[in-house]
Amino acid sequence: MLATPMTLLWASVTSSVTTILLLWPIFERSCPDGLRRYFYRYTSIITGYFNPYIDISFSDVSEVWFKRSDAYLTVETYLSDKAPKSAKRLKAELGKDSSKVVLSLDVNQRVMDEFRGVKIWWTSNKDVNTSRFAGYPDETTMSYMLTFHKRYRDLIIESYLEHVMKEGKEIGVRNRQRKLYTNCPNEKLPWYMMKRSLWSSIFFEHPASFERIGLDPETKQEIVDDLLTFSKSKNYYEKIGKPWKRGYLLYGPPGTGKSTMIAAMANLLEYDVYDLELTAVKDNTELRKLMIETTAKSIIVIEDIDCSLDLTGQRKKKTKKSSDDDDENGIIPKKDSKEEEKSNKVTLSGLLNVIDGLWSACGGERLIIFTTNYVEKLDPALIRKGRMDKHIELSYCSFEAFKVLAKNYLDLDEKHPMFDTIERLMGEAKIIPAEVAENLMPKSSSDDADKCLSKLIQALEQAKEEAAKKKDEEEKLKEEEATKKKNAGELKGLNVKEVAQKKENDEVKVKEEDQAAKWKDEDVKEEEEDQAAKGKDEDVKVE
Ligand SMILES: Nc1ncnc2c1ncn2[C@@H]1O[C@H](COP(=O)(O)OP(=O)(O)OP(=O)(O)O)[C@@H](O)[C@H]1O
Ligand SMILES: [Mg+2]
Repeated sequence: MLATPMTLLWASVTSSVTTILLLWPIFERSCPDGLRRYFYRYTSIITGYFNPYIDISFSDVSEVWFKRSDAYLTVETYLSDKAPKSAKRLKAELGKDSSKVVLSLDVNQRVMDEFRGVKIWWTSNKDVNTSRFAGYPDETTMSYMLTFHKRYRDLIIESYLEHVMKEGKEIGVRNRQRKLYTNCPNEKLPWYMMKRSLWSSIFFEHPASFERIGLDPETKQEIVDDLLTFSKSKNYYEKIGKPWKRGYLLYGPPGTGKSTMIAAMANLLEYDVYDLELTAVKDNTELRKLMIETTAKSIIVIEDIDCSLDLTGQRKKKTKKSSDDDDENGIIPKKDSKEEEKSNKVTLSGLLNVIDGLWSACGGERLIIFTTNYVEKLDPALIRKGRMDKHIELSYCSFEAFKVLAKNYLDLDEKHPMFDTIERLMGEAKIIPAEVAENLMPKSSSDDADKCLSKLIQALEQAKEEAAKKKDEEEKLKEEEATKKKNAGELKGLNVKEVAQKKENDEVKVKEEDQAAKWKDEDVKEEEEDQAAKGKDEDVKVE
């Protein structure tokens, strides 16, 4: 049989490949390092010339020690959504901020993705670099390799990469376990932690929800609508040129559900909570740093804002003189310079700046919430619309709010016979939701709905009595004050001479009264003595 040119070509290719495979280990071992590097470089250039595919590598090595690169982690999160659907070998880990098992691509595995009809491949690689120092372990780096046809270079670089980063971050936020952060004073941290985050955190696991909050249904619905509209308004805020943030002021007496509502808000929107303790913040600069470190999709809370700082004073930092002036006006207590230095340096203007100034724009999608028991104490600049966009008053328990709590605490769906009495009493007495909740909560297995409602009725009656007593006392006090004022007014109406005359008259009157009393005493005494003498004479006569 005659050999065709095709078979001849095939035979020569096979023999060349076999020869290369046989000689390769000898080349690897005997070739000097420099020459080998040259060889690799030029062969990759030559093969790259013919290879129509482009690779982009995402290594886990970052600029910061012990920290994996953000791009690598974002790709990993993005692939954790794709890989389980098609990869043959997966790696299971417990997510860093999550209680869920996260699946990712195992080493040397490949997964295909599609973007606008274009196919893209992701491969997971592990590279071991021999350590340059004897005795040190080899360095292992992980990377994801993105491969695509060079025809789609522009599409991948301009659009696909942005899509991966955006979606990866969104998946990360969705899968994360939400956290409750609090700021700790930096100087109290040990030296090796000084440069780390100013916030410390724990997992946020508050069970509050809007369904369980005792509040009038309309008010509740209004707040929920407001929050949901805000969370979907990214484009709208961009259009009107405002940072994507909203301020809420929650005010009302203690125990009316302000803190509970913040937890319900965080759960509704799936946001993290940053509980900012203003008294622990050193100065305005630290406040700004704290704000920069907060992430999007979060609620920044300052509880009891009226107690946190002296925010009722003027915005400017006070000089000695002006502070004296303020002291005279009773606005700010006077401090000596040392004390002033030690004291908190966060000023009202610093706070206004982070809420509403240029610094407020960092992050986006954030709620800033203030709570207070005394709204009237706050500087109007602090709570004006635009800073605190929505003011919510949480007040004493209404009957509608009570019904929500009764359903929540006692599973009372329908009207109970005792509800009428409770409704009447709630119209006559003020009671905070916290107290209602406390009375409705069964304390032992024998506490049924009737018993709990009776306790509540008792509490309401007591509150009513106390309110009546207080009212009486207040009226009495008012009357006394009115009499005092009247007397003072009478005195004021007279001129100096008349006042002197009145005083003299009063004194004369007092003297006359004293004299009259004295005379009366003397008359009585005389009468008694006469009587005694008369008695004695009669005795003598009888004898
Ligand atoms: N409106 C409400 N609905 C349901 N539970 C409530 C409500 N108000 C208060 N509570 C209950 O009372 C307790 C205290 O409420 P919360 O801490 O939210 O009050 P607050 O207004 O923040 O008080 P403070 O002003 O003292 O901080 C909570 O445990 C909560 O269960
Ligand atoms: Mg509170």
